[in-house]
Amino acid sequence: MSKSLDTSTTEAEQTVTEVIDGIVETTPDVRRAVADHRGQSNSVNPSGDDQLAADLRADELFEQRLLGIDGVATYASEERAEVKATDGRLHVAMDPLDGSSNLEPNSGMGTIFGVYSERPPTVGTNLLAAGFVIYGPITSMVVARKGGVSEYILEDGDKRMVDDDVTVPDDPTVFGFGGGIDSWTDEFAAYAEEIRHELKLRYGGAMVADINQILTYGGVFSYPELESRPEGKLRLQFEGQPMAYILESAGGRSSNGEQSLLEVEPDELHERTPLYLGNDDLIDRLESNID
Ligand SMILES: O=P(O)(O)OC[C@H]1O[C@](O)(COP(=O)(O)O)[C@@H](O)[C@@H]1O
Ligand SMILES: [Mg+2]
Ligand SMILES: [Mg+2]
Repeated sequence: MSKSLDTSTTEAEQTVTEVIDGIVETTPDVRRAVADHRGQSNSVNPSGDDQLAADLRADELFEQRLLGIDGVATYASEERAEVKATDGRLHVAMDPLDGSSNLEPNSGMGTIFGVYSERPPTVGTNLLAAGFVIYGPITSMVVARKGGVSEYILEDGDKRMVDDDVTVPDDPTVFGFGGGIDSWTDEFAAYAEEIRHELKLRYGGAMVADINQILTYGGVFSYPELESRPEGKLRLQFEGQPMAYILESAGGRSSNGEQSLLEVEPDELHERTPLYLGNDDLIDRLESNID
């Protein structure tokens, strides 16, 4: 490797570290914002979903913190139409508050992020790191980077490693499928019927928490294509790709029904995708079932 390439790789790694630390430092403010902004904002995001005041505040907090990092060139999020740009080399894409419909019943919610070498919309193979935060009984964070996955406990804006080798367990036990049985295609319904006899249901309405169930117990999470909505619900750039990067780094698989979510070329920043994540064999079976 040439010296200049070596230097730029080191700089990129330094920026990734600063982004992760910046997110960690912002989480106490996001937790406060969630408590203080439980109402609707009377606006919709670029995907057409109603925005809570907390969605907007979390987005603003992360944008301010992360665009302040020298190496960060752009900030994109589920809650804003355009990519916001400044000087720098790397690109951050976020779902600032995932599972925000869980705010009213005070259930699990989180934050999802990806750090890319190219400006979004871009393919997931350009991810350098990805992770999520869960604002649960404790605040925890999972980060995938350099081929490995680690879990941290966050307290007062600091992180403490609790597991430096998170892997999807070989013997899966749980599943969670969104969308509702009556909206599923016949092919997906047939797959779900098999799975429900093999695994137990864990579906909480926040992807962060449902994916963490898969990392903890093994299994399969899906928000599938629906009869009325073949594109599914979840966003490729902000939810699908980062979670695919995490699951694949932890030894599992991701799919849009045909190929890894990391290989899907987005046409637009806010495009949606059917999404299937979990143990290899469960995703292999899904792909052959819905073929
Ligand atoms: O309410 P539904 O249809 O089960 O949808 C739940 C899914 O929608 C989401 O809440 C969408 O994310 P946002 O809250 O970021 O819009 C996912 O976290 C979750 O998996
Ligand atoms: Mg989300
Ligand atoms: Mg969101």
